[in-house]
Amino acid sequence: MSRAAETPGRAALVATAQDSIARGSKSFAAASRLFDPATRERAWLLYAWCRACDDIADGQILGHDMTKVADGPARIAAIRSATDAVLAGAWVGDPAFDGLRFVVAETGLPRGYIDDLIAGFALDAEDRRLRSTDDLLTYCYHVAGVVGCMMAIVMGVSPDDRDTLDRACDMGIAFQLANIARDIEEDDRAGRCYLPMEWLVAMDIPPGQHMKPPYRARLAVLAQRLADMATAYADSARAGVGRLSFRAAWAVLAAADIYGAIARKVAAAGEHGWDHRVHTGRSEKAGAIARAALAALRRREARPRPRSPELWTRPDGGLASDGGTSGGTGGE
Ligand SMILES: CC(C)=CCC/C(C)=C/CC/C(C)=C/COP(=O)(O)OP(=O)(O)O
Repeated sequence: MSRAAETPGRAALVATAQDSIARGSKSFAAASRLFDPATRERAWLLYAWCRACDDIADGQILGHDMTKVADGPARIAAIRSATDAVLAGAWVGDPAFDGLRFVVAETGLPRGYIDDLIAGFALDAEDRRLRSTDDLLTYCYHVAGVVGCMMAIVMGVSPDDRDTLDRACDMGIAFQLANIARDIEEDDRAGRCYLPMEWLVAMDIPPGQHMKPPYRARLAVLAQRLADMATAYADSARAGVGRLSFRAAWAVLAAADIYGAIARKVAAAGEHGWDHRVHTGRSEKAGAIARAALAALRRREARPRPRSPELWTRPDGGLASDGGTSGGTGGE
């Protein structure tokens, strides 16, 4: 990656980002089409940066064919270095990283969220096992809750609006819990397990054995636990969409319905939840988009309710760090 790369055209970066989301996540690609054009483009650019970081960290191509990488720390260092460069006002010649510079300049996205996400990739690279539910939620924050916060800022939520950002974080956590439930088998093949050790011990599943046939029924119980947690976090997040514009609420609610269906399907399939990779089909997505339109129209009707104190709460994230943006799309 060259530090002296030429100034890229924004439209070309957006086109590459659109391709990244279309190939990386059919669920988020479908939901993102519901945003107004400016928000949609920024969401795609943000997705492309997240996707590129995840691909670099995991040695994958657009989220597929994850392998166990031997040089994890070097990969994280490469992510940090390219990200630092664009935030310091350089172009690095990689559309995913250069695109982040536009997002930061146009939205004022606080640096702390970016660092928190990179710390999430570093957690993965360390390959440390999660012990408790708290460890699981901390991990979910770092790889997804923080993406929810960044998406909220892209949608125009103020970085100072802590309650709305907490709700956005809840949505990211709900998505990640669904993602973990769906990918238990795929992760196991790559030598990874995001089920907390305490959960496995409670179910009497020996370490590393959870995909073995004798434990499948117990694993299904844990998948249901993940799905129930995902529902609780998604419900909390839905209560925050009243503060979004109609189109932003529509996209968020559609994504919640589409991704929520994944967790429910894995849990409902019981021991067969991993026979095929669970997904939400085209007609189901269309149904989710229609339901989300109605729910978005009615988003301000429900009486606001406080966030449950029983839910895990994020650290200060973007507010704890420098709170500012060090990059810009202006001159070099
Ligand atoms: C537009 C945008 C930035 C959306 C992000 C939404 C969000 C808060 C995601 C949280 C992290 C998550 C579960 C990513 C899975 O993405 P993936 O690419 O692996 O998706 P897949 O599960 O559909 O393959």
